[in-house]
Amino acid sequence: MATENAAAAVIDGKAFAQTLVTRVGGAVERLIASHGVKAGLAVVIVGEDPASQLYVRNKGETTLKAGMRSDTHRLADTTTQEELLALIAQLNADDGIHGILVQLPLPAHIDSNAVLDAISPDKDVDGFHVVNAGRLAVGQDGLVPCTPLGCLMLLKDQLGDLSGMNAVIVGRSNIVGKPMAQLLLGESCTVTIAHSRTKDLPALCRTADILVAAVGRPEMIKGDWIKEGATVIDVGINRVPSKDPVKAAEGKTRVVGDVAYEEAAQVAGRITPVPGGVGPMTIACLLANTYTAACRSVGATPEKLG
Ligand SMILES: NC(=O)C1=CN([C@@H]2O[C@H](COP(=O)(O)OP(=O)(O)OC[C@H]3O[C@@H](n4cnc5c(N)ncnc54)[C@H](OP(=O)(O)O)[C@@H]3O)[C@@H](O)[C@H]2O)C=CC1
Ligand SMILES: Nc1nc(=O)c2c([nH]1)NC[C@@H]1CN(c3ccc(C(=O)N[C@@H](CCC(=O)O)C(=O)O)cc3)C=[N+]21
Ligand SMILES: [Mg+2]
Repeated sequence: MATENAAAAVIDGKAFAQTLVTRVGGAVERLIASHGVKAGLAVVIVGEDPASQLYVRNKGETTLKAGMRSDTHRLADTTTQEELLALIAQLNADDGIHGILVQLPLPAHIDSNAVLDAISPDKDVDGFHVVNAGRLAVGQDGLVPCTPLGCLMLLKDQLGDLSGMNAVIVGRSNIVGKPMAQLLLGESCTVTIAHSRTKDLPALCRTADILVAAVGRPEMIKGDWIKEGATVIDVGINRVPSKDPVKAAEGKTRVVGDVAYEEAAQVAGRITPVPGGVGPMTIACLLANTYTAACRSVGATPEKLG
């Protein structure tokens, strides 16, 4: 019975991310000393979505903490695609900027793929450009999407060698599910990608030694979908009404993952919490990618950070 098992070990992504940010900061300082180059990140946000504004603020603060240059471009939600493409062209040509991130989602009148593919692949620190997706797929050095990269760092730190493990990823987006699958395949896991058409998802999830949830549905994955002792990585960031009905009525929200944490923690061996799990790793990996891009721009070999 699940209740007889010890609770899962909590994977502290926030602490791991803080350590990584500190390490990036040291490497950034050494790159300034050796090459006179200060790594710089430009974040572009179109529109006023409050959650996006919060992430952008967090990114900016953490970037400065790592001793990097941080520029934020806030554009009105009426910005045209041509105006956005003109800004990207300007950032592509700016020698002081090594990483460009265009916050998603973009307003509906803008073609996201056209915008992402206008970013120079060498400055594409999100790893969303088709060239970087291709490099990851064929095993060439490029820039790897931050969220899956952060998940992989946590998994290797927790489990060491991943080879031969059964990994199930729930979600097939270009920004999380697919690149996560590529990375785990690269670690010689046996990888299965599930999605909304998957049959008997609970039974499939129960085959997983490593279960990555990237669905965008609050607490969808239940405790009895998880194999005893499995490692669970919860990527989901979902805003739901506060538990306190009075606060909920005032519009107060809380953040939950895609996994029903309390019940899952009774069965899993290890599990990431939300908040404090994958989210902070995404930001730390964004800075690591910006550092890597800055090194490559001057032909320096990046220090190993992960
Ligand atoms: N922590 C972090 O740093 C980040 C967190 N996120 C969070 O991760 C989550 C996923 O993000 P993202 O990949 O962009 O999401 P998308 O909406 O792009 O993709 C969701 C995926 O989940 C699948 N899915 C939806 N419903 C079900 C279901 N009932 N059963 C099985 N599969 C289902 C979809 O299947 P189909 O393809 O068939 O529609 C799709 O492949 C979100 O909560 C997001 O907020 C995202 C990025 C960064
Ligand atoms: N071009 C682009 N790149 C992205 O990487 C990108 C994006 N667009 N659009 C939105 C999503 C979401 N995302 C998060 C980053 C950090 C946290 C994070 O730090 N979360 C904290 C706090 C959560 C909270 O309290 O809201 C945590 O989980 O502990 C969450 C989510 C990046 N995204
Ligand atoms: Mg999406």
